[in-house]
Amino acid sequence: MSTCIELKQLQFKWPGAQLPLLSIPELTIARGERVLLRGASGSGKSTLLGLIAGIHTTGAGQVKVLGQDLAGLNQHRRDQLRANEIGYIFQQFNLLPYLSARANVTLACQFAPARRKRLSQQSIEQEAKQLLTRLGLTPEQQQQPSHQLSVGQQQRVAAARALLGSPALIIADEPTSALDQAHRDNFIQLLFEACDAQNTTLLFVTHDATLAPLFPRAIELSEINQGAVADV
Ligand SMILES: Nc1ncnc2c1ncn2[C@@H]1O[C@H](COP(=O)(O)OP(=O)(O)OP(=O)(O)O)[C@@H](O)[C@H]1O
Repeated sequence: MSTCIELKQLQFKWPGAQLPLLSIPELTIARGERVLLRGASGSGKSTLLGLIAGIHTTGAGQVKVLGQDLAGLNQHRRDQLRANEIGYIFQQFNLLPYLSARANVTLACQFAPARRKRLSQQSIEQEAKQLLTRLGLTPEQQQQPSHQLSVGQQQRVAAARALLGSPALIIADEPTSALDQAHRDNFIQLLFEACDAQNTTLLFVTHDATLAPLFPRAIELSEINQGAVADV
């Protein structure tokens, strides 16, 4: 089975900090896996995601994504890899409020030529429509400015934006923190189905331990990280 993420002897320290926040001897995630990464607030989950997404760079050690060692790529190449191969679902969704739901989704492929190319013969607009429909948004909701949608609907728009153009990896940073349990479980099921349809790897980060049973693999950050203990 090929590898999606491979960390080896990773060390990361924020400027000015005394100790490394992250010190991870090893972590491997295969392509197509659905992994929950759990950790307390402040334990370094978002920082780790930023390292995997090539937003931050490591002090030492290796971060390989889809076989590419990020340390060997300049910032432009890392940005390209992220745009083409990683769909990111943010905690606050980061939608543009006055754009329609569908326009928010299609924007994802604007700066990602490989994602655009992977779309079938249909237009980007058609693909966005299908994805949003699969995620449960009506055609009317798809045309509404995103700020007029409920939190649960906005979250589905953010998921569709991450999924459009079949990136190899979806990184989801606490995307369910604003939802009740029924909506949360339903959203995770929809996300699984969408990832399965595209053979996309899912790395889902949360502080909520009750989500672990929903995932085939759950990792506790404190068990793989020998860095500084969270200040909570
Ligand atoms: N840009 C930054 N500069 C300096 N320190 C930072 C920066 N971003 C985060 N940190 C510090 O790194 C530590 C971990 O933060 P991080 O956001 O990675 O944790 P987290 O596990 O994602 O937390 P939460 O669950 O609350 O979102 C915190 O102590 C935080 O203050």
